[in-house]
Amino acid sequence: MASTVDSNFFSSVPALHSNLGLLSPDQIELAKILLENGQSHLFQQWPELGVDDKEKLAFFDQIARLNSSYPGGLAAYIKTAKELLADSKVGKNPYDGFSPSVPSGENLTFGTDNFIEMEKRGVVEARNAAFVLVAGGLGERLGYNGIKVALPRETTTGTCFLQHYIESILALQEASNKIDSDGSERDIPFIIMTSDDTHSRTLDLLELNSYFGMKPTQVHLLKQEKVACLDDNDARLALDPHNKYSIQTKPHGHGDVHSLLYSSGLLHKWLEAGLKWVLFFQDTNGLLFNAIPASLGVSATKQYHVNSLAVPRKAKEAIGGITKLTHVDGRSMVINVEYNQLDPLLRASGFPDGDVNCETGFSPFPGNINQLILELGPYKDELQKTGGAIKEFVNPKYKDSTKTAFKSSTRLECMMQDYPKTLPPTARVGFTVMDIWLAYAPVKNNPEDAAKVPKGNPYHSATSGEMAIYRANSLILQKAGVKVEEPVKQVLNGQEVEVWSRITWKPKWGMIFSDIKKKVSGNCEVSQRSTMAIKGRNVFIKDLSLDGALIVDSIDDAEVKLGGLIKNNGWTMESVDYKDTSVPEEIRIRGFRFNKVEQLEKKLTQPGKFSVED
Ligand SMILES: O=c1ccn([C@@H]2O[C@H](COP(=O)(O)OP(=O)(O)O[C@H]3OC[C@@H](O)[C@H](O)[C@H]3O)[C@@H](O)[C@H]2O)c(=O)[nH]1
Ligand SMILES: [Mg+2]
Repeated sequence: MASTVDSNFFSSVPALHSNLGLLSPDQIELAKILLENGQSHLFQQWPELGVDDKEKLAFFDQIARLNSSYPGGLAAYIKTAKELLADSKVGKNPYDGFSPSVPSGENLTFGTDNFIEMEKRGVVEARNAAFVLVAGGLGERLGYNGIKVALPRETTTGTCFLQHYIESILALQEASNKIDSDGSERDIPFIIMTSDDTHSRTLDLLELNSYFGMKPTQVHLLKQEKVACLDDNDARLALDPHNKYSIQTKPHGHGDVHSLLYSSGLLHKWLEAGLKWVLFFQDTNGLLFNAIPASLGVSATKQYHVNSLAVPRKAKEAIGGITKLTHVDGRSMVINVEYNQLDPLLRASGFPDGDVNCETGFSPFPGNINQLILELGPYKDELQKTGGAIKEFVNPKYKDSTKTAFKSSTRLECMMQDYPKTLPPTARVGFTVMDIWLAYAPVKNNPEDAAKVPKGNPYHSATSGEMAIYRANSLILQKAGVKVEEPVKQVLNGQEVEVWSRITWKPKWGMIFSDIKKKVSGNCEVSQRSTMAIKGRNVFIKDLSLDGALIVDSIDDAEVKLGGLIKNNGWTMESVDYKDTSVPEEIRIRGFRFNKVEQLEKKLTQPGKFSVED
C-alpha cells in the first residue's frame, strides 16, 4: 500500500492516485520517476481501480524493462533526450568548434611482405580475441523478410553469412592454437547481439544447424532492448496509438553492444582468461574475414587501443568517413563521421563543395566499414567509467520550420563506432585501410535502390555482395599464380557487375595468403565460365586446367590433389528478375541463379591420398 507521503506526491495526478493500491513498492518508485520527469500524461486516460488492472500492471512491467536496460535508467534517458532535442531545435551543430581534416593511418596492400607479416601476427593473436557480431538490425534498406545473417553469402555453395563467420572463427582458432606452444586449447568466444526483431530466428538458425560446428557454450546471444519513443521537444514518452498501456519503442542502434557487453560480465571473464582483443563486426560483409588477420596483426604491432577498419570511400557513399576532428581548444580525435553528417560538416568548415572525390577518384576521408578491434584491458577500464553508455544523437523529422512538432515519434540512437568519443587524448586510436575488393562488400540495398546508385559507386546489394566474393577469390588466386581468366560485364537486376569465375573455398582451406600459396602450385588456369568450390582442408591444386564446374569435399584426413584438364558443361548463370515472386526471395534479390548443367563432384570420406582428374 502507498504511504501517506506517496499519496501526497501523487495527488496531482488523480488517475494514477486512484490506482496506487494496485502497485507494488517498486512500481510506485517507477511511477515517481515518471512524474518527476514530466511524464504524467501517460496516466491521463487511466480508468479507476478495478478496470484494466492487468493492462496497468503490464504497463509497469514495460516501464521496469525500459528503466533497467538503459544506463542510468529512464530518468537519464529523458534528461538526455531533452538536451539533445533542445540542441536539435536550435540547429546546433554536433561538431561545433571542431574542424575536420584527413587523418593518417596504416595502409595495407594485399600480398605485400608487410601484409603477409601482419596476417601471420594476426593468426598468433587470434586465440586472444573474442568476436562480437552486431545483428539486431532489421535491414530496412534491404527489405528482406528473414534475418540477414541467414542469407547465402554466395549461392554456389549456399553457405549463409552466419555459417561463414563461424567457420572463419573456428579456422582462426585452430590455426592460432596450433602456433601457440603452451599446448592449451582455447575456444574463441563468439557473441551475437540480437534484438526482438532477430533474436529467436538467430537462435533457431544456430540450433537447427548444430551451431555450425561451434560449441554452443562458445556462443552467447545478447539481446538489445528497444528504447522509448518521444512525442515532443519536452521528451514526453509516446504511447502506442492502439494501446494506452504501452509505450511505443524503436531500436536504439548498434551502440548498445557496449553496455550489453559491460553488464553481461563477459569482459571480466575474458580478462581473467587472458584474452586481449575484442573484434566487432556487422551482419553482411562476406569479405570481412579476408581483412581480419592482417588488421589484428596491425593492432598488436601498433598497440592500438582502437583500430577501425577502413576502405577507400567514394563521395556520398553510404559509409561513414574517418575524420580527424580538431577542436578550437586544441584537443583532437580520430572518429567516424556518419555518412549523413559528413557533407554538412565539411560545408560548414571550409570545404564549400562538401563530400566530393579528390584527384584519386575517392573521397579523401577513408570509409569506415565498422569493423573495430579494441584492446580488452583499456576497453574494460573505459566501460567501468561510462557503464557502456555511448554518445547518443536524435534525428527528429519536424512537421514545419517552427520545429515544435514531429511528423512521427522519434527516439535517441547510438552507434558502436562512437565509442572513442569519450576516450582520453592518451588513448592510441588508429585505423587500417585495405583494398575494397578484399575487405568490404555489404548487402544493404534492395535491387531497386541499388540500380539507382550513382555510376561508379558500389551497389551494396545482394548481387554485388556475391560477385565481390568471386572477384576477391579470383584475384587472390591470381596473386598466388593461377591464371584466372578476366571477368565479363553483365547487368543483373539493373546493376552492371563484373562476373568472375565462381570460385569459393571453406575458411579452413585458406585463411591467410601464405597458406593459400602453399595449396597452389605449377601451371593452373581457370576459365571465366568455371565454378570451383573447395570444401575440404587438405586440397592441393597443381597443374590444373579447369573449364567447367568442379566441387570437392573431403575430410581432413584425406589429402586431395586437383590437376589435369577438367572440362565439362559446367554451371550457367540465368537472369532472374527481382520482381518474379515465383523465385525464392534470397535468389531473386541477386538477379541470377545457377543452372547446374554438369559438374565433376568429388566427395572423399576416407583417409588417404587422392588425385582428382577428369
Ligand atoms: O539497433 C541496431 C541497429 C543496427 N544493428 C546492426 O548494426 C549493423 C549496421 O547496421 P546498418 O546496416 O543499418 O548500418 P548503416 O549501413 O546505416 O551504417 C553502418 O555501416 C556502414 C558504416 O560506414 C557506418 O559508419 C555504420 O554506422 C548491422 O549488422 C545491424 O544488424 C544492430 O545490431 N542494432
Ligand atoms: Mg542503418
